[in-house]
Formats: sequence, C-alpha cells, structure tokens
Amino acid sequence: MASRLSSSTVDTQISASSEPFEIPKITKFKIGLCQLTVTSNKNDNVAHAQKLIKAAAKQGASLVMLPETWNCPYSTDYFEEFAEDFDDKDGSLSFAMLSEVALGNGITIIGGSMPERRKNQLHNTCCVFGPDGNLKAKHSKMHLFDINLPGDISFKESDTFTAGDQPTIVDTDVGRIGIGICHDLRFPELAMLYQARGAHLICYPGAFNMSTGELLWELEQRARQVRLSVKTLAADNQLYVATCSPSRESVGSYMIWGHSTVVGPSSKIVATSGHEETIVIAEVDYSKIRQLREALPLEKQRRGDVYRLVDVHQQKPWKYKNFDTYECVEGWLV
Ligand SMILES: NC(=O)CCC(=O)C(=O)O
Repeated sequence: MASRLSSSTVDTQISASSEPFEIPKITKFKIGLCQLTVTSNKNDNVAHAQKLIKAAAKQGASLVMLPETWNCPYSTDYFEEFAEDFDDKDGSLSFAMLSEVALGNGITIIGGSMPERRKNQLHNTCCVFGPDGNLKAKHSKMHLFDINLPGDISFKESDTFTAGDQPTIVDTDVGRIGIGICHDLRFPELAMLYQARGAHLICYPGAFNMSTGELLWELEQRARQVRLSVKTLAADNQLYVATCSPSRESVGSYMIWGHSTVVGPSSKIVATSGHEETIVIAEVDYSKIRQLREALPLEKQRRGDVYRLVDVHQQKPWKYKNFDTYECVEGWLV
C-alpha cells in the first residue's frame, strides 16, 4: 500500500496553498460523482464504493468524488460505531481502500466523508488522495448540521461530531480544489475564501435531505458562483462547483435528496442526476474560467475599497478555534 501522511503533515501542506490564481497545466478532464447507496454494513459499503470508483475511472474520470458518509448511514446512531482512526493502519478499512484505489487507477479522489475518530473526538472528515495513493488533505466539516423543524425534520450532528476549524484547499493534478462538506455549503464566506486563494473547483460531498434539499440544493450551488464575488486579493468569482450525495435508497430514516451535480463557472449545470444510484460523469474545462473572466471582469469591477473579505489565517498560523476563520469587514481599507 502507498505510504500515508499523518494529520499534522497534511495540515502543513494545506497552509501552503495561498498563491494567486493560475490556470493549471491540465485544463480539461472528466470528474466522476459516485451517487451510491449506503447500507448499514461497512464492509459492503467499502466494497461497493470501490467498485463505483473503478467504474468512474474506466469511464475516463481522473477526479472521482464520493458523498458525505459514504461508508456509514447518515444517522447519529451509526457514526460512533463506524468511525475509523485514520492513523491506525490496521483499523481504517475505508481509508485504506481509498488510498489503494487512487493508486491502482492513477486518479485523484475526493473521498466524500467518513466518521473519523481523533483524540477521543469524532469528526465528519473528507480525505483527498492523489494518484500516488498518498493522502493530500483532510477536511473536517466546519459547520455541523443541527436543525429542528417540528413535524418535519430534527437532526443534531453536534451531539456526536466535533466541528473542524480549518478551511481546506489543496493543489492536485486536476487543479486547486477547495473542500466543504454539505452544510458547509450554506456559508458563503468559506467559498469566498477558497476563491480568493485561487481555487478552480470547490467540492462539496453532501447528504442534503428531502426538506431542505429541494429548496436549496441546486439554487445554493448556483448561488455559490455569485456569492464568491467578495474577495480580498486577485478577486474573481467564476469557478466550478461539484456536489456528490448518496442515493435516496440509502438506509436510515434520513431521507436523502440526491441530485449530485457539477456547475460550471457561468453558473450553467454541466451534469446532474436524480435521486437514484448513478455515476455522474462531467467534463471540467478550466479554460472556461479564463474566457468568462475576460468577458465579464468582475475582478476589475469589485469595490474592494468599500468591502473586503479578510482571511484571518493569512497573518497567523493555521490553528484556530471558535470559528475565527473568516470575517467580512465593511469599510476596511488597506
Ligand atoms: N448533511 C448535511 O449537512 C445536511 C445539510 C442540509 O440539509 C442543510 O439544509 O443545510
């Protein structure tokens, strides 16, 4: 098996990604979104995900993405039991499979999310693997999904998970990618931060539900292109966004919305799905980002003299607590 990096090594790599936007060498590639059905048997889930990742690679995808909690039903009853310590070489079946399948197929994997056991806490964590099978980045969900709509939906992720406190942006063979997990998508500041740091693509493994998903999923994903418009450095707001959900047939009382989707820089849907199990294959073409920015130079039009997004990490090391990750400052002049 390929060697693995510990969490601390990965944190250092993440903080290195703060250079301005560049179009990467590879501008055109296929992304595969595995909208798979999750069961209550972890071994089956791992084997099934492996099969779908291979199938996506066979269809030409060089970047493959899995959904939120692809190895475990999205339910607070299961998170503890299914959690893995990723640094435990013998006890992290799901992690090991992702590393092996990335190496075996020479692809980059956005590994959805998995319940992670770390220092007596549980996190909802996405692991990114390169084609060499090595872990390139880890993102723990920063905004936990707590909701109580009486008679409709009640869910409290924070009963089980501890929130992550770091944004994650990673340089891969297929561009600079920002990572968020499901509910993270509702907080535009995070996406703005990724855009300001030169992301070409933002990936959100998710498991939206029937109540909020229908109202928000696609709308929010499109809106993200627009909301990214506030930024501090060489600002642009056009990039790709990809989301990947489990299928609605997945077990548990939580009714999953599905609709894994890729949206292009002009806010057009490049590819999408219904709620059933499927693999969405879409072409990503980063040259479209440049074309659009030339035609619609939001960067030049933005009023950074009046409002700016301040990345509090830029002046400090990357270890923060209490969500002091970003702030919007009005009337803040350099
Ligand atoms: N898994 C999640 O974070 C669900 C988020 C969601 O449904 C929302 O409305 O936000």
